[in-house]
Amino acid sequence: MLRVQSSGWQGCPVGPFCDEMRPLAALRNLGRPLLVALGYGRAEPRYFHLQCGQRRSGKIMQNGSRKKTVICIEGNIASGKTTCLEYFSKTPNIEVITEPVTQWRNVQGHNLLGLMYQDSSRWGITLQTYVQLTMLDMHTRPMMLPVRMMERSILSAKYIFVENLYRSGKMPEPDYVVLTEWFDWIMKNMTISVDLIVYLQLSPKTCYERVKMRCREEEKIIPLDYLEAIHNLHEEWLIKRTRFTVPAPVLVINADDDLQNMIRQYEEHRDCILTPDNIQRCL
Ligand SMILES: Nc1ncnc2c1ncn2[C@@H]1O[C@H](COP(=O)(O)OP(=O)(O)O)[C@@H](O)[C@H]1O
Ligand SMILES: Cc1cn([C@H]2C[C@H](O)[C@@H](COP(=O)(O)O)O2)c(=O)[nH]c1=O
Repeated sequence: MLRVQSSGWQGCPVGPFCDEMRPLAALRNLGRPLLVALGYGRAEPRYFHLQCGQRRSGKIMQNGSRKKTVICIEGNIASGKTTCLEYFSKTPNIEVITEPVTQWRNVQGHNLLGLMYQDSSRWGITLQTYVQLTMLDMHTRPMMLPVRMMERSILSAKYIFVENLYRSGKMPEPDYVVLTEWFDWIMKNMTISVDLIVYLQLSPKTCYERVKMRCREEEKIIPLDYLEAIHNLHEEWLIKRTRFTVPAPVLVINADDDLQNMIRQYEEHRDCILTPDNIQRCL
């Protein structure tokens, strides 16, 4: 079963970034002479330039290059996002960016994901600060191919996971406010381009079974009610639209299906997924 939700969204600008603007590249620059890192001699520090190149305006951009498309695959933990990305990665001209879970598990020897699951009140803010940075890095990576498929986004990290920590009393208000101010600054000053959200919708119970089956060490202690809370926030964001902005049309796919049926659904809707301009026809 597949549904498309229209967002009334009108499209948003996109532009490849200068490498110096990308957050992790910027951090790497910190090791270089200060004048280089701060863009000495320019009107503004380089990191604060909004974009360095094109803006999208229709199918052909002003500089004559083809419009590029960004698709974010959203869904609960173990909903099948990586499996979906793996499937589409076989399609020519698509670049796939998986969630940087490996980085979250090893930041200079520290497993932030593991720490968060052990003590979310203490480490939730630490993980989410790093998730926000790595997600920003994903969004601002220069696009090499016409279509990019990404696992989750900076938006779901904030609207789902940060929100859940805060609402469940695990993130103190001062931490939440600071992270929110960072997030708002990024959304206002950086170009975060999303053309389509594919929402893998499924019951928290199925997620629970898949989490157990996948057996990721850090996630062994995840209870069903955590997956229910994460599910409800996805529904609030992408279906009920009661709180947060939805930046693109949403294609809802029933991900409770077995693998064979998932592939059938992906094939049935390949055109809608890979060419978001076609999404209107799927409405
Ligand atoms: N449709 C499906 N039916 C049964 N198992 C699935 C299905 N899709 C994924 N899985 C399995 O569930 C687990 C989680 O899938 P994964 O793609 O890693 O989810 P996510 O990236 O959303 O966390 C993996 O063990 C995967 O093999
Ligand atoms: C984005 C994000 C993720 N996490 C956690 C949730 C899961 O344990 C992993 C991601 O794995 P998935 O199988 O791809 O869902 O990371 C988090 O705690 N905070 C976040 O913002």
